[in-house]
Amino acid sequence: MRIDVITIFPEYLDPLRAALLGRAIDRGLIEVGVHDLREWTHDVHRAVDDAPYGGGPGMVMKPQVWGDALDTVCDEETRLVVPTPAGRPFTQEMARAYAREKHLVFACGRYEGIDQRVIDDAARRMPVDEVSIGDYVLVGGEAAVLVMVEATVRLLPGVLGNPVSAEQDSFSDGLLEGPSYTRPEVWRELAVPEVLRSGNHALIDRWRRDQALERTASRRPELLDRLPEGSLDAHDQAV
Ligand SMILES: NCc1ccc(-c2ccccc2)nc1
Repeated sequence: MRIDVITIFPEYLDPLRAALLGRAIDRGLIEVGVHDLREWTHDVHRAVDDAPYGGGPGMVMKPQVWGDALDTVCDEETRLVVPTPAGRPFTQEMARAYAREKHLVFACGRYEGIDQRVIDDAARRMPVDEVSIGDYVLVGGEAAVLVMVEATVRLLPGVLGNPVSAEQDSFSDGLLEGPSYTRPEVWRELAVPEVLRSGNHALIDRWRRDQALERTASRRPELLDRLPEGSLDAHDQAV
């Protein structure tokens, strides 16, 4: 998979080259390109924004600059992803879909966002997703790109040391993950739940699923409504 990011703050994407993601790049599991949008400006001031039609606060990113940047960076295999508070919610399911893509290009907006015609023009020749990572407004799309790239790349074969955990993590079965524990057995007078030291793996699996169901019901009840038909057996329903 190749990932390209276009931004006016390329240094903001430096964390992509650290730790797990950095190792995935070094091992050739992914290629990452970060591009300064100002490369595609033509005026002496290297302007990337202008006043909004219709008035209102803030500035809008110019279509010409973005159009030239996307013409250069995108190809026939590209899915274009534009982080925006007005986007569709980013989910684990989308991360799994993105992990199957050959080429992802992330367009990081700043100011009040990017002239809509950039997205409309791109959508004529490639799939374009306007995506939100949560109901809050950031200063730009870069932080959202770090989140989406991490959620996507960790799913690629060979990236995680222990691939099983990608299946078992939160949202893979539609539930939140329950609590985890490690040594010591008692810490600040708090003991590890007895069942986890029982060695009875049927009981442990049951306990873990009950914890996940209880946590999901109390923190994210709407996720229970989204579970595929038949996901909850009679015991689950009783939790
Ligand atoms: N859903 C999180 C998110 C994503 C992008 C932005 C954003 C803010 C300003 C300009 C361009 C994008 N804000 C929040």
